[in-house]
Amino acid sequence: MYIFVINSGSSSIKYQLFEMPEARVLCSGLVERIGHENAVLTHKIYKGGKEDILTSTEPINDHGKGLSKVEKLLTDAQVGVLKSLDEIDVVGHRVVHGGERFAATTRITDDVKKDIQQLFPLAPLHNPSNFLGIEVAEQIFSKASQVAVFDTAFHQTMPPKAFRYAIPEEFYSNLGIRAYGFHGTSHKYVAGKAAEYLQKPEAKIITIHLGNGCSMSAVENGQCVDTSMGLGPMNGLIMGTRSGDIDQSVIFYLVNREGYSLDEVNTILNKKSGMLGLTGYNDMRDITKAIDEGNANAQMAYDMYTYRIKKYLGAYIAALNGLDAVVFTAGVGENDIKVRQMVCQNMEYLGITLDEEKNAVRSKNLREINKEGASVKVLVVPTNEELEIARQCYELLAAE
Ligand SMILES: Nc1ncnc2c1ncn2[C@@H]1O[C@H](COP(=O)(O)OP(=O)(O)O)[C@@H](O)[C@H]1O
Ligand SMILES: CC(=O)OP(=O)(O)O
Ligand SMILES: [Mg+2]
Repeated sequence: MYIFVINSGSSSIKYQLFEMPEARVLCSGLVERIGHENAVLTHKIYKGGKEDILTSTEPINDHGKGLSKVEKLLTDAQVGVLKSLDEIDVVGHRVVHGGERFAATTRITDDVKKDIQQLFPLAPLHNPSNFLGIEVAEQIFSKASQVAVFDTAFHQTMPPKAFRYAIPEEFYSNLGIRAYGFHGTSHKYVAGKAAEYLQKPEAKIITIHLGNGCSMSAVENGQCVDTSMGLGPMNGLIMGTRSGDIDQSVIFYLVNREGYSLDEVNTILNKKSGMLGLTGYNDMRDITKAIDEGNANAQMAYDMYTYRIKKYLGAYIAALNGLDAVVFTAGVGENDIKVRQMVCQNMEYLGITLDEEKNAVRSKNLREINKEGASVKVLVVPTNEELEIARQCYELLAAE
């Protein structure tokens, strides 16, 4: 079975083509800077253990144009990996917000699409482009089943004491206002890998996903018991451009006293805050460079970023009543040696230690970086949301 996975972002499309159930990757790629004159398409083909990379820079106006370029590459006479697009059985879509309706992977129908649209206000940076990806894929891959895998689904096991807000009851029962949590596909994947590594399915694990968006989850027995994001993917940890937790009074102050509109405040907190707002950079590599050049602001932002993670670690150890492993994952978590070091500093009393040499090793594999004999394992587990999506699609179709 061929499964094509699409992660459609606001200005990018990431994709991978899998042959399931062996999970062989035939090709993968990324269309970046959609809507710009110099959009970049990077396409990788895997054949006989080797990787070929094609790149092109050209204007790509919208997601439709982006996917039609990818479609041509898939069946190209020279570099194609398929004879016809009809060979693709399933297109698996990452959809960020699934509300309370979607606790599982779901076939996309008109009804499902309507619900995804209704959730636009709750995930304005994500659901609209996920939806666009679905509409475009339905046209291009018209023979395939379209399936949605929701970021929120994994967190639907949280108990009410974790997901409810202390606001009048009717806001939950009438409007569904509660914490949903995001990056669930990643948290599920890395928690599963860690439990497998520990050979302990019931393990108590804290997963720390640090990408552009950042979130943490407390997982026990493969189930999420708490997570740091809420109604939308905006609160909790400090992120690339999002503030994370903030006192609500800040919003009222800016609107009532300083005359900002609510839309402006929304844009500030979603797109102009986090590391970008503090330092002028949202990429951790630029921030590390600035720190090395003696930029005190960048150092303070880095301290804030790691301190916030530490606070959530403490909270989740308390929530789990113990801990078997801490897992770092995604762009920053997998690559930033110093972030891991600062998070784990002075945590020995909770069993969390770091072996500096192991922490400094760069690798694309799962690795253990705690000190020998420590009671808690500290692991770096590369995430693979696309593979997890392909697996879930495969399981859904196999069960039908
Ligand atoms: N070598 C590295 N060192 C530190 N940070 C890195 C490195 N490589 C990538 N990153 C960080 O990872 C982020 C992207 O992470 P990723 O998980 O790909 O995010 P997303 O899927 O949300 O786009 C970048 O913004 C950058 O800050
Ligand atoms: C939900 C979310 O924050 O996703 P991303 O990290 O891809 O922006
Ligand atoms: Mg991501």
